Amino acid sequence: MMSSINDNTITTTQQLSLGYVNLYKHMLSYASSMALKSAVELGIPDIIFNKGKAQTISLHELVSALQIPPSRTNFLRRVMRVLVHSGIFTNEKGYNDDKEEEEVYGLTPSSKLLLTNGNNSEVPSVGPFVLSVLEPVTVTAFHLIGNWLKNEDSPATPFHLANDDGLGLYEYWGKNTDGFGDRLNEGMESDSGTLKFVLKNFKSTFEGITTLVDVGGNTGTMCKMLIEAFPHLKCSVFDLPYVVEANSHNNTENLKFIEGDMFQTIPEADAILFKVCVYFDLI
Ligand SMILES: C[S@@+](CC[C@H](N)C(=O)[O-])C[C@H]1O[C@@H](n2cnc3c(N)ncnc32)[C@H](O)[C@@H]1O
Repeated sequence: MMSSINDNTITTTQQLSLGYVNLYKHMLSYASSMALKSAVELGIPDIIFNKGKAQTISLHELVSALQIPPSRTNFLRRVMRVLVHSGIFTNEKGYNDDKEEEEVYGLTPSSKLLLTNGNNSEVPSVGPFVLSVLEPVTVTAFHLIGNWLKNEDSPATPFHLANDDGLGLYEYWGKNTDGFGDRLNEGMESDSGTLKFVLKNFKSTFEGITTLVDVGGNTGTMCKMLIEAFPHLKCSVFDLPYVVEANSHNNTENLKFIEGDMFQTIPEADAILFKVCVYFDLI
C-alpha cells in the first residue's frame, strides 16, 4: 500500500492507477467523437454497406473507395481503430475482393443507424444529428466553460462567448448564421427518425394517450410522426417564440405550435415529451 495523498484518505497504488486510466479515458474521449464525425462526413457506413452481401471492406479497399491519397492509409487505419474500439465498426479476419484473407471492417448497430439513401429501411440516418452536435461553435462553447464560470461579468452562457455575434445558442440558432440553424434543425429531425423503431416495437406505450405536448419540439417532427401513427392524437409543440413563428404555418386540426418558456410553465396534456432538451443546457 502506498502512502496517503492526503492525511485523511489512504489511496492505494491500484486506485491511483485506475484513476490515471480514468483520466486518460475522459481526456481523450473527444478523439472518438471526432473520429465518428469524420466517418459520417466520409460516408464510410454506406461504403461498407454497398460492398454487397459480405458488407465488409479491407483497409486498402476503403482507401480506394474514399479516393484518398495512399499516403494517408496508415492514418485512416488509426481512425478506424478508434472507431472499432468505440463500437462503430467491427474488425475481424475476412476476405478482400481478391479473395485474400485480410482484416476487414464491418457494420455494427451504431453504424447501421448512419446509413443514408434508403440503405437502412428501418430508420433514417442519424448522421446529420452527429454533425449538428459536433458543430465547431458548439464544441468551442464547451472549451470555455471553466473560464466562463470564474467570471461574474461574463454573458449568460459560454455559448455567448463562443460566437462573434455574442448570442446565446437559441438566438444564434434562430439567426441561422452560416446555415447553423438549418443544420441543427436537420440534425434534430434526423434524430427524431428513431421514433420509427420505437413505434414499431413499443407502440403500446402511447396507447390511451389523447393529448401530448412535445416540450422544445422544434419543427414538430416527433408530433407529426406520432399523429400519423395515432390519428386521434392532439399534439402541441411547445417552443420559443421564434421557433413557433417559423413553424406555425404547419398548424393543423391535430397539431398546434404554442410559444412559451418551459422554465415558466408547460401546457397540460396526458403525456409530456422531452427530447434532447437538456444536453445543450451545459453551454
Ligand atoms: C436541442 S433542441 C431539441 C429539439 C427536439 N426536441 C428534438 O429532439 O428534435 C431544443 C429545443 O428546445 C427549445 N427550447 C430551448 N429553450 C426553451 C425554453 N426555455 N422553452 C421552450 N423551448 C425551449 C429550442 O428552441 C429547441 O427547439
